[in-house]
Amino acid sequence: TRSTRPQRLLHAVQKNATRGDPRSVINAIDQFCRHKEWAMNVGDEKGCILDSVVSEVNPSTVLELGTYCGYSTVRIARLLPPGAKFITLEFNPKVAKIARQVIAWAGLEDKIQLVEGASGDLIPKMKEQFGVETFDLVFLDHWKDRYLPDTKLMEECGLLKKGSILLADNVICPGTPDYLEYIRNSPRYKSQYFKSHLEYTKVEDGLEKSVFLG
Ligand SMILES: Cc1ncnc2c1ncn2[C@@H]1O[C@H](/C=C/CNC(=O)c2cc(-c3ccc(F)cc3)cc(O)c2O)[C@@H](O)[C@H]1O
Ligand SMILES: [Mg+2]
Repeated sequence: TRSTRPQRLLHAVQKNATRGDPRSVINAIDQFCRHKEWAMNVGDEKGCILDSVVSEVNPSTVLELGTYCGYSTVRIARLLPPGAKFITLEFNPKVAKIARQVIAWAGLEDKIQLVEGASGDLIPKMKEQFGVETFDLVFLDHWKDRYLPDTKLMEECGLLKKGSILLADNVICPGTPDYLEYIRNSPRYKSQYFKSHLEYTKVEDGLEKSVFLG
């Protein structure tokens, strides 16, 4: 039977990237998606904005919603200080298996905790099961209709503290209108839009960075 897109992406990493070199893993995925087969990674252009936010926040605790093949997971983990706690959630076991191999190829498996399951089920368990108090940075990149409910869930579970940063991918394409409306009008957040393009295309997209004000 025909391979899946995540499997083909993994093979491109194993063929073209150097083990233990996160930058080469990132480049191999970007090359593959730009020249061979598009895939829904945050990509190189928005990835640079992600990098700058991670470097600026220098987070001790990070949550990623929607691991997919682990591209943004590798981008984030390579910039984290030693001892940082990075949890990424993925509910598709087949995709999680690919992501684990991409992360291992980058040599970052010790910095990342990939947890299989739905964010709505796992977020309420963060404190008791994963020993997390609050998250300094949350990267939202999963199903677009889950951004808003999961943000409200994180608030309810006390996982955000004054200064916590939410960074959301795809707020224009595919778009997350209910999330944008909420986060831009809520007195509890200060938001900033970073205009960019949909990964590997000229279509407009962007990242929304929001600071939780407590
Ligand atoms: C509640 C829950 N819990 C746990 N894992 C969850 C989860 N919800 C989803 N996941 C996981 O995360 C990934 C899904 C990512 C969804 N991302 C997109 O749909 C996406 C789409 C485009 C796109 C743009 C223009 C087009 F024409 C076509 C596609 C671009 C993007 O950047 C995207 O992120 C996927 O691995 C899924 O299993
Ligand atoms: Mg995305």
